Amino acid sequence: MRDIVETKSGLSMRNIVETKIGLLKSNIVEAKSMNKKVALGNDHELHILKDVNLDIEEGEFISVMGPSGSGKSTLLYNVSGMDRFSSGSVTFNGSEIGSMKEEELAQLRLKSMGFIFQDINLLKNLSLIDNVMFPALVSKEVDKNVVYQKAKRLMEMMGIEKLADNLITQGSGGQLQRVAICRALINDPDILFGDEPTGALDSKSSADIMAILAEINRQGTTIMLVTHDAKVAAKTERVLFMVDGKIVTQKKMRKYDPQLDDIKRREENIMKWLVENGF
Ligand SMILES: Nc1ncnc2c1ncn2[C@@H]1O[C@H](COP(=O)(O)OP(=O)(O)OP(=O)(O)O)[C@@H](O)[C@H]1O
Repeated sequence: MRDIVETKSGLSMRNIVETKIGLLKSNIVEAKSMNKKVALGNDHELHILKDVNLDIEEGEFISVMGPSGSGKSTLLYNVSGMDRFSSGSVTFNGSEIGSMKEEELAQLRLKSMGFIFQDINLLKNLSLIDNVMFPALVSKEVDKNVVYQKAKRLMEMMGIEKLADNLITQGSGGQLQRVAICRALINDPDILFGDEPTGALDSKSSADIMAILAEINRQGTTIMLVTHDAKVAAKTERVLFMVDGKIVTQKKMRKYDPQLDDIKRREENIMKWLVENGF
């Protein structure tokens, strides 16, 4: 059902009422007819995303799967304002990001979004805790000591507090990805975007990182991940399947609960579904 009354923030009265009474949550991201084309020279262009529609509900944990080159990363970069889509609309918490100037978009990404990547991208001249603090210190109004205490708390939560003063050369891949998660959470984002965040990790570290992400999601942060790994997707609650620039189908599951759910079974179900969809 479409919303009827729009408020200044872009949230409808219907959405607000439903959020308050806990029946329905509002959408944090709404992409409508989004296209991404890139010029290849010689008057050729590549049409990467084709009329994509996607709503991401507040608190959801979504994964994106599909063959290599199907547009998964491009989708993530375009709904998160890391890249500019060519046509269509993407709103973030009700605000259209397509019409935002670079500076406004940069502030939105900094304050409301967290990012984690396969290439962990920590700054090599800073200690690990300084890396975690960095996105908060970009804003000059913050109290450095408050940020330091918060970074320490986050590192404690991830079990890496002892590494706070280390450099990146003194941490394993799994430990450094935990640092990157702390960095992504330092500004209390509404949503965490991950492009293959476990792609370079061994299976034990990957499972640990996914347990951390599932817990962060249970505590309320919306998460969207691109992954090739059904084990990773098994910990999410909605899997989008992309082919040739389109979301062709999706699988909804209940939110993963380590006490109740058999992760092996969820993974097998996803594998079966992928095979049914020709993957
Ligand atoms: N800026 C660009 N210029 C030219 N081609 C691009 C650009 N960005 C993406 N592509 C192409 O668009 C297609 C989709 O890329 P994308 O990285 O989104 O796919 P993917 O599904 O994430 O792939 P993978 O699983 O291999 O990471 C690929 O063919 C890629 O080479």
